[in-house]
Amino acid sequence: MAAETIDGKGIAALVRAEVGVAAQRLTAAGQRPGLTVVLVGEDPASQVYVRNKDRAADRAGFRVETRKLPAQTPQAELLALVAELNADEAVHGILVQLPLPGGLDADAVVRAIDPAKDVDGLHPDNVAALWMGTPGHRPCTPSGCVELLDRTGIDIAGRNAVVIGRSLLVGKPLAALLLARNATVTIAHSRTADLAGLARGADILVAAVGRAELVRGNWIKPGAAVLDVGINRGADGSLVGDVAFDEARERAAAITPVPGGVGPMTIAMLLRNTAAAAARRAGLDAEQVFAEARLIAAERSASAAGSGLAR
Ligand SMILES: Nc1nc(=O)c2c([nH]1)NC[C@@H]1CN(c3ccc(C(=O)N[C@@H](CCC(=O)O)C(=O)O)cc3)C=[N+]21
Repeated sequence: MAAETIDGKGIAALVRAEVGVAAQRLTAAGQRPGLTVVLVGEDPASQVYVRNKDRAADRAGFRVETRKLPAQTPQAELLALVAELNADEAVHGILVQLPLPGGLDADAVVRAIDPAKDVDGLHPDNVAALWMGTPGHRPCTPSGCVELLDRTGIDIAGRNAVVIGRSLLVGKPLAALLLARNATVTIAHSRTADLAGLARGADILVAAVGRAELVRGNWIKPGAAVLDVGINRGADGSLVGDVAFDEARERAAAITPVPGGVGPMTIAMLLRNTAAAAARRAGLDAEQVFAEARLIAAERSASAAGSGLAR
């Protein structure tokens, strides 16, 4: 039996609709969520991605701006921009698109961001909060992965999770999130011995290495959930994940496609982190704001379906 394809695009749209409801409430409370994206240089892939973020934030009712700087921007100038955004009351979230062009110190830039505005969850204070289990911004792609599992009804507690990839942006924080949800977590990487054998023990298998179709069908434990974080561009311009999808879906119970899987969730969770920052500024409990927004969004979509609007 072929796996269920996890509809990341659809689930991301749901999350964005909920965040949109929260944004209305926050705007009424005087804290319209504001997101500033900083894009240094001309990387074409980054430009597409930044445009998608802009549009999603705009549709959710956020104030959003992209600050574009030339690739030759000096470090001091970038740090000065971050300081300006830290001080700007209208800005709740700051995202500096990575990687930065050569010559710029990304680590120093991320450290300069006010942790409360670090909606990427990459500031050392937020990394520490993640591993300590205290409040803070969680990185967007990993929290999007957990959200996909939750909204697909896939249990995490007590299950074996194997995360292939150990980046600061995805692999390590995702391992921490799955551990916090009581999975038994293994982080695998390029030096792991018998990667295929290890993967075959995974109830939840995550591929986040950026190598097209590294994970083959016979690496999949029958009935496993497979999350494909890879976005690799083929020679013909098409997108390919880190998982050989057609093979894997013959054994998995559920699997994310590329595109339309984890990618759209990254943007949805970025909006959610930004709205959470705005909620905190308004003196509100972000989790409560989202819980209420979720109910309202569900009512709205039910009544839209009832009146035929959804069709
Ligand atoms: N500070 C920082 N934070 C990031 O989160 C960050 C970053 N820098 N630099 C680049 C990577 C990449 N990334 C993606 C997010 C969404 C899609 C996405 O929406 N993908 C869609 C469409 C893909 C397409 O058509 O190109 C999909 O998979 O279906 C892709 C890639 C966030 N990143």
